[in-house]
Amino acid sequence: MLPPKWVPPIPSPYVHHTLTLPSALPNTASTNIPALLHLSMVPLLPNPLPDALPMPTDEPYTVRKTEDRGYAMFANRPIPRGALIKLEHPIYILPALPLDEPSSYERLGEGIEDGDYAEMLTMANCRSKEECPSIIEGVARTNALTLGFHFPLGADSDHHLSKPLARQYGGVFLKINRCNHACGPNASYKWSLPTLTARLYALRSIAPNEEITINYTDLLQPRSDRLRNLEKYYKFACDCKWCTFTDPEAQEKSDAARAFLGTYLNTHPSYRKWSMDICLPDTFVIESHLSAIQLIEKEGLDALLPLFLDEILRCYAELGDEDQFRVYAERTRQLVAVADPELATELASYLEDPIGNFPKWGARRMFRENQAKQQRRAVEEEIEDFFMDSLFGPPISSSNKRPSLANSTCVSTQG
Ligand SMILES: C[S@@+](CC[C@H](N)C(=O)[O-])C[C@H]1O[C@@H](n2cnc3c(N)ncnc32)[C@H](O)[C@@H]1O
Repeated sequence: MLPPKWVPPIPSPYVHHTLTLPSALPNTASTNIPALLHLSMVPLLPNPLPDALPMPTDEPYTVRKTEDRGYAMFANRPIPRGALIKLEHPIYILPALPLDEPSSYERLGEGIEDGDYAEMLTMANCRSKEECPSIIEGVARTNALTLGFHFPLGADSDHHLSKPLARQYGGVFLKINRCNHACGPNASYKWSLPTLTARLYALRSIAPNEEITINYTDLLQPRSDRLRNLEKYYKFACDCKWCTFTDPEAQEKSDAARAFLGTYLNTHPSYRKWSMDICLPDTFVIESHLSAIQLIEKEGLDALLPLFLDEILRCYAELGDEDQFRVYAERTRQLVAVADPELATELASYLEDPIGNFPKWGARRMFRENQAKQQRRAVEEEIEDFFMDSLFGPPISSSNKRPSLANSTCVSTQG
């Protein structure tokens, strides 16, 4: 009998790394972040690695245990919209794709520093032992925030990277992951690869003792779909105010508003088009966005605001309306300070000197003023023609130019 065919084991495409971030302060330890990465990602990592964050002091939040939703994060003072709430390194990084070898998760766990490991054990883990035998995987599948890595174009030829989810990685964060979910969250986060940090920031003003929440699912889905996904992936029934309307009509309206905003995101009139199309009314984009903003605010979907506020401020700039421009530019600048610092800097320069720094400042207003001048001139010319016709009769031929009204006195006196 032939011996059974020997199949060589497929080697894991992932490699264990320890990202050691040096301390910026003398006599303090460096920070180690264990990571399981595909080889193609190594060139994407910052080189040299950034400094470790210093120990945080006087933070605007407190994490405490609740009766019905495990630990949660609460504001311990007023937090203004757009403000940074927490800046944090992940305690481990791992691929979204499940690993063939469960021992890889354990090895990842071994790299976590002792104090962090103990705190990690208190984090929510909504996966059963059957689903995720490793606690490291269970905690990650309950908590991990998606970390964006931009793979180079050539990476497409890599067989592994062509698999669905192969480009997605997650990071587990001891504090930011204490944020529970709401369907109209008051906070969001932004991952920064160069600093290997996530920044949690306020989407709107947060009052002292208010819970700080983020979003775990697509908020433009109707309530029933949101509830289904949250139950399936995070094992809880959302009881936020957008999921618990007592009036069924209010629930329908909320679902309809979210569906409308989903469509509006892809079809809304845009500042760019408006800026090129002088036939569109001057307030076309502004009025349309202002009605969408009312819905956004009602549904607590503040993460959508900067896109529309930014277009409104640009419209006001082209209309040369400095007061309104300042209102919208300042609001947008605050909102994007953490999420989009480049835009915040651009807006700060416009706010410093709108007329000098905004490239098309007042362009539409000037066009309208010229247009009005030309129209007035045309009307004047028409009146002039009418007046001249009544004095001299219509011109006989095109070459026979009628004297203009400007020298009509002269003509009449000669006559
Ligand atoms: C990322 S963790 C959030 C922090 C968690 N509460 C803890 O104790 O560490 C996600 C888990 O928190 C709980 N959770 C999050 N949002 C919730 C909500 N709105 N209502 C009830 N439980 C929630 C669920 O158990 C979920 O699986």
